[in-house]
Amino acid sequence: MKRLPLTREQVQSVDQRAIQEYGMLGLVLMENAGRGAAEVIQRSASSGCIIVLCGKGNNGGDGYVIARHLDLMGRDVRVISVVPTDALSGDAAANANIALRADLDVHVVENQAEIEQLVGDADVIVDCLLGTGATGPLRGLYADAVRIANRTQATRIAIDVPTGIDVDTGTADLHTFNADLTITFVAEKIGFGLQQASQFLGQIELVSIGVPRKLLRQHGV
Ligand SMILES: NC(=O)C1=CN([C@@H]2O[C@H](COP(=O)(O)OP(=O)(O)OC[C@H]3O[C@@H](n4cnc5c(N)ncnc54)[C@H](O)[C@@H]3O)[C@@H](O)[C@H]2O)[C@@H](O)CC1
Ligand SMILES: [K+]
Repeated sequence: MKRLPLTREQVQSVDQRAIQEYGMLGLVLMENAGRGAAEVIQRSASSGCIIVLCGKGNNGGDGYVIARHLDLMGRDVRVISVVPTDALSGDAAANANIALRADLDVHVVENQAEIEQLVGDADVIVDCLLGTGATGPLRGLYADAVRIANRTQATRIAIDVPTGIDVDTGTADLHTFNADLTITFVAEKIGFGLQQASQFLGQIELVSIGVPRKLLRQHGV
């Protein structure tokens, strides 16, 4: 079923209303998002070493869920965080802590050389650096991580939105994750059809985060 695209404000409103009005837990939404994305990754890139690049927000939180589920599927997974894990908060911090306690292969990087070394000859790179909360040009190691990922021969998979794309205007940052596949949650974002965005999205797959159909309908989805 084709769904109408959403703005940043609308997609944030779906998440907030699911939590505040329907009593769903943010952790459950993140689990649904991450597990659904891991299943698509397993189907689309069924072999080889997977790198998950994680940022500070909930898009990064999705990355830790994805890594846990891919590990359960028997995949070789390595997480690279461009921020110290104690800088995370809320649901993202909870999932980072689960990954750390579970001894998943998590590396916090401090410079570009460390990213280059850890990315190595990865077969698949999953972009969980920034999602709908991104603002302004990519800063610091976020830009380095995207640049390094784009130089590899790996299959590149963006989660929710390729890092560097503005979900409302569709404009692309100087460093934008060049995805072969974008796994997006709830509905496509309005910017996907505008400006330069389309050349960075690759194929698009929608994943449900389990919010009720009634709530989706109220947002025209
Ligand atoms: N309950 C929810 O809200 C859910 C959110 N989900 C995920 O959460 C994402 C949205 O999470 P957030 O709102 O935390 O946003 P992001 O994960 O996009 O992160 C925003 C944070 O990144 C940093 N940042 C912003 N712009 C930057 C830039 N240009 N350069 C460097 N750092 C920058 C800031 O610290 C900001 O707080 C969605 O895209 C989706 O992947 C899913 O887990 C489903 C449920
Ligand atoms: K992303």
